[in-house]
Parts: sequence; structure tokens; C-alpha cells
Amino acid sequence: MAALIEADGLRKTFGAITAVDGISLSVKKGEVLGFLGPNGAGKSTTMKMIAGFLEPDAGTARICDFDVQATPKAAKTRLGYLPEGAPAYGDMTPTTFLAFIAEIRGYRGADVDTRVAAAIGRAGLGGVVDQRIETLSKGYKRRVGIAQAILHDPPVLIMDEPTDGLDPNQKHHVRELIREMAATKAIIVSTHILEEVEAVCTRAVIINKGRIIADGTAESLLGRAASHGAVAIKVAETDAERIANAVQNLPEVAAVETAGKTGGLIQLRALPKNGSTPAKAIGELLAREQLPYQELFVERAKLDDVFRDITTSTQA
Ligand SMILES: Nc1ncnc2c1ncn2[C@@H]1O[C@H](COP(=O)(O)OP(=O)(O)OP(=O)(O)O)[C@@H](O)[C@H]1O
Repeated sequence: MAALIEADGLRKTFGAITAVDGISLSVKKGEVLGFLGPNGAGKSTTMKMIAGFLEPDAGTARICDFDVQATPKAAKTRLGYLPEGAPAYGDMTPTTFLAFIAEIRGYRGADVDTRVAAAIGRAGLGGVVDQRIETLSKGYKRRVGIAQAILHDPPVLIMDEPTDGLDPNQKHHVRELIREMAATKAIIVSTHILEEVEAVCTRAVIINKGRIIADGTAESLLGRAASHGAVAIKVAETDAERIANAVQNLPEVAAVETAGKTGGLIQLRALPKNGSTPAKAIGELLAREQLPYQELFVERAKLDDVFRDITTSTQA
């Protein structure tokens, strides 16, 4: 299936700063791409170029096969874009603002009311529809932005930190909304919240200094952390050395370290060798050799660790 979002060799400099340095990516229908990177990595600049709101110095972006620079109208008809920050037109209410956007989008008469009502419902704006936007809380302003992005039910959504400023319930609501919409759309979501990637994204791209440094599912990125799949084994202090030596000899194990000591028990930690998963081999070894242990569990890395590992190791 053809990708609905395609970026090819995007590049943008601001004076001496190279904000985006050759980014290419594609997103298909059904995919929610999490766009991650440290502050200043170039996420917003990339998203603006893909959305056609900023002209690249080099490279192209296409929405549903329409080049965003050469055929902006056709591309923007198929796109919903949530920029960073709050919507403009603070003196309008959500209702008048969304009606205004609907008219810009070409809707007239009853269609305007239908579109506005649907967007208000989906974005959860019910209680504040007649309040001036500038008087709304940060979270509600964000929801107004989300409502304008989804108003015309576009096949492509590009959202710059959609949950920024929302409380935990609102975050949950927006993630549900993204999940609901995911099957029929291609979506890019930038975020600093790594649990959001695991909650809603089918794939994650990590950028640093304007370049892509990782691309894969959350699970495959987790596999890059040294601690992912490590096995913790709690054993009696008197058995620790014997068990550590036996486990250390397994081909799946890179090293065994002592992770803690309490009340005569030692927690050993077997680190996997080259992305292997040693849990099964360790379980079999302990059973075969009748080595006594109190507890055994497999550790799961956090996406935060992977993010820190790969963004700090690529710092120049
Ligand atoms: N209009 C501009 N003029 C000058 N420099 C800019 C402009 N827009 C972005 N930059 C610079 O480009 C780099 C990338 O910025 P960008 O906003 O794309 O990063 P980001 O990954 O979205 O960061 P954050 O997570 O902090 O929002 C930064 O160094 C930023 O200061």
C-alpha cells in the first residue's frame, strides 16, 4: 500500500543552525508514527515542512501523493495539522473559531454546523464552546487545536505534541481519540512522553540534530537497551558464587553482576549477549543443575533508557 505521508531528503537551515539535515520517512494508512527527539532536535521544523507551512531548503514532502509545495491546496485538503502552542484568534469562542475554519475548508450551511458539532464532541469541548479561547485553560486551548485539525476528517494527521499541557485524564482522552482514528488514517505525533509512544504509536522515529538516529517499533527500540531482557535471580548468599559462575558460562549471557543484597539474599543480574534472550536457558540450567533460587524475573528496559542512550551517544 502506498504511503500517505512521504518526506524525502528534507533540509532546513536558519542562519548558522541546521535544524533539519536530510530527513526521509514515510507513513502508511493505519500507522501512528511517534516522532521523538530532545529539545531542538528539529521535530517541529520537520513537521512544519511536511505540513507545507515552511518551505524546505531541499527535499520534498507529499501528502496522499500531492507535493505540499507544488500542489498545496490538494495536499492541505487531505491534511489536519496541529501546530505547537495555542490556536490564534483568542477572541473567538471554540464554536465561532471552528465554524470559521469549516468555512475556510469549503463547508457551507448545515454542513458547517454538522462538522463543528462532531469536532466539538470528539475533542471533548462540550463545556466551553461559548467561552473566549484566550480565557480557556492550556488543556482546553490544546483541544480546540485538535478539533480544528480533525474537523474535515482528513486521511492524514500531523500533531505537534497533542497532549502538551493536558491533565492525565485529558491525556488519556486524546490518546483514545488518536487510537480510534488510527485505523483509517496516517498519523504523525511528536511527543516528549515516551509512555505515549508505547500507548498509541505503531512505530517510533528518534531524531537528533536534524537527523534520524533510530526507526522501529517501540519493542524493537527497547531491544537496543543493554538492560532489555536481563534476568534477575534472587539466591541465598551461600549459593551466589556457584550460581553466578554457572550462569556466566551460558552462551546467551554477556555478564553476571550483583544487583543488591538483603537479609542473606543476593540479587544477581544476568545481562544478555548481543540482543539474545537468556531467560529460558537460565531457567533450564537452574532446573538441570538443581541450583536453588528464590525468585527469577525478566527485566524490561524503559524507552526512556533507550532514548537517553542513543541521543546522548550521538551528541557531537
Ligand atoms: N524560525 C526559526 N529561526 C531560527 N531558528 C529556528 C527557527 N525555528 C527553529 N529554529 C531552531 O532550529 C532547531 C530545531 O528546532 P525545532 O523547534 O524544530 O526543534 P524541536 O525538536 O521541535 O524542539 P522542542 O522539542 O524543544 O520543541 C533549534 O535549534 C531551533 O532553535
